Amino acid sequence: MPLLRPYRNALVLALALGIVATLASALQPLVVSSIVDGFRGEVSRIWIGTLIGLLAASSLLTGLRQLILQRTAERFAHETRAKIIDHLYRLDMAEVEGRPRADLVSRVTADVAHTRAILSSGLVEIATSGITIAVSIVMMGIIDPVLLLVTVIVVTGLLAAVVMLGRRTRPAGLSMQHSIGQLAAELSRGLSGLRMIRASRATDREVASAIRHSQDVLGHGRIAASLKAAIQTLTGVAVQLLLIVVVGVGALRVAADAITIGDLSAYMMYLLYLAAPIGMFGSILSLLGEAFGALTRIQEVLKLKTEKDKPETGSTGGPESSTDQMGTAGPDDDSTDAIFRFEAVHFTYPGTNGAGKPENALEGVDFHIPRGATTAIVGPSGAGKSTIFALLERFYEPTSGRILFDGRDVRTVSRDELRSQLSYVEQDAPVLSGTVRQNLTIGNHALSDDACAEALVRVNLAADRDAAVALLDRQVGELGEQLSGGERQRLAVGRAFAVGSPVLLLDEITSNLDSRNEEVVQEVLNASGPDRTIVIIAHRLATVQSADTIVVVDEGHVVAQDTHSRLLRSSELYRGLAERQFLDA
Ligand SMILES: Nc1ncnc2c1ncn2[C@@H]1O[C@H](COP(=O)(O)OP(=O)(O)OP(=O)(O)O)[C@@H](O)[C@H]1O
Repeated sequence: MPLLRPYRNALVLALALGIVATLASALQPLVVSSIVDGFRGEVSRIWIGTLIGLLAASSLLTGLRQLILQRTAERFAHETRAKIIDHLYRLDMAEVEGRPRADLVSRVTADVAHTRAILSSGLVEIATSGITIAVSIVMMGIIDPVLLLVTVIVVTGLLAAVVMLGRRTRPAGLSMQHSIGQLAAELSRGLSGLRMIRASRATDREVASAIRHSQDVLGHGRIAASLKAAIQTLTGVAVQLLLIVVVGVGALRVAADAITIGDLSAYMMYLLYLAAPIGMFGSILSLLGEAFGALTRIQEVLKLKTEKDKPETGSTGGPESSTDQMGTAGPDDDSTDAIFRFEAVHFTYPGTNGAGKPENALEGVDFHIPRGATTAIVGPSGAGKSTIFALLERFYEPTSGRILFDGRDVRTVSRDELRSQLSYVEQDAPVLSGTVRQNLTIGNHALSDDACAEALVRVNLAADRDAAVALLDRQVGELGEQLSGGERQRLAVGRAFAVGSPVLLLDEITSNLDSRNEEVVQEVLNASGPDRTIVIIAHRLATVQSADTIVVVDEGHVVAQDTHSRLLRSSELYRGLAERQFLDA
């Protein structure tokens, strides 16, 4: 009901039109009865005119009601889609990760399409049908209570059977929507890894697996189809049976002079009015079953947590309470001028407890990122380096401890403000499908072609301005697959340059380290100055050596923070990394 509230005006209007149309229809049998009983070789023109008028009015109003309902259903579908889309893009990272994206997509597309039935052929239709049934029953009762009693007994028995079957359509509809969502997820998984699947000679297996999902849809579809067929057959038989019984009993009543032929004609017309909604009842119920099944899936998504962007005021460790036990933070007493400071930060990815992995991705992490300098983060694979970036961007919140930005607890800064200060260049697929220009201007649509071209030249994607402008309309393919790994990352660095945020977070690419990519990293490092802070997850010795400070991470701990030469002396782990792990060491 809350879902339908915004459409109540249209629904009430449709209902009102339905009622008037029903009344216009309900009068027609009375006119027909008068014509039949009063027939003396000639038919009165007034009665004929009245009949035509009633017929035209009821048809016109019914058409208008349908138009309003169908258009309202489309509006409902669009607004529901808009609501889910808005919700999906703002979902908490923990809710998105680990959930098949294609299933989420199918909730916006297929499920919403099914819910239209709630408005177009559902509730108002049921209400008007109810009114038609009620009016018909009253009129039939006035004409002949005995015939009505016979009718009611037959109809009640059959309706009870239809409702019992109808109850099972909602779970059947829900299972079918779920299996369609799973099929979509399976296809998206396969199609996004097509190269790997072919290279692994797994095409046949993957095709078979996707077809198995399609068979699941078939299985659930068959159950829904059987229910639909059973309901429709039952209602069809019901209507025929009803007609036979009423004609039989009616003929006896006419023979016994209890009613006239005109009465029987009118009664039969009311019976047909009654039969039409009863006949439709079955298909409306199965449509509604699917629609409410789809609605359940939509509501599941709408209940998922989103990223709230309200800064928390007065949270523990906020600016007011920042004279903490460690004595490190606070806007006024920060002697190192750290733009970011991690204080005793613990972090566990949601849902990873007891999953066989180390529980904490970060454990009691303390370090700082100096303003206007370059900080390199180094450590073995899985140490927690990317997790540090995820926390800097506030994709996740620390499980305990705090992160200070400019001396303020990040929880007291809105995500929007925080992210406006950061440019994040990820290692993998940092490019979206579309043109080069769309990728460069994603953070700032007002960016001029000149600014875009300059950024492209700076990251070595074009030799000069003209070549760069020509490149702006090039399509990069789904997730930038028409670019090489190195080109993808250079484009992402170009985006960061074009936007010009004060802090650049760069996860250095480990592959495609040709000289052009290395020059770009060097260019990034040179960009560090009093106004630009660079944090780089570094995999090459040259990058590390150019950094002002190096943070060494191991198994979720920050084990040291110092300069290259001092770390070589003081940190065994760092010495080992320098000797064995840096790509160009
Ligand atoms: N989204 C996630 N959900 C659950 N666990 C995760 C997630 N991302 C990373 N982890 C786990 O957290 C730990 C730290 O991962 P992280 O990506 O920060 O490592 P890393 O140092 O960046 O590694 P690499 O150099 O290989 O990229 C790992 O054990 C990893 O399996």
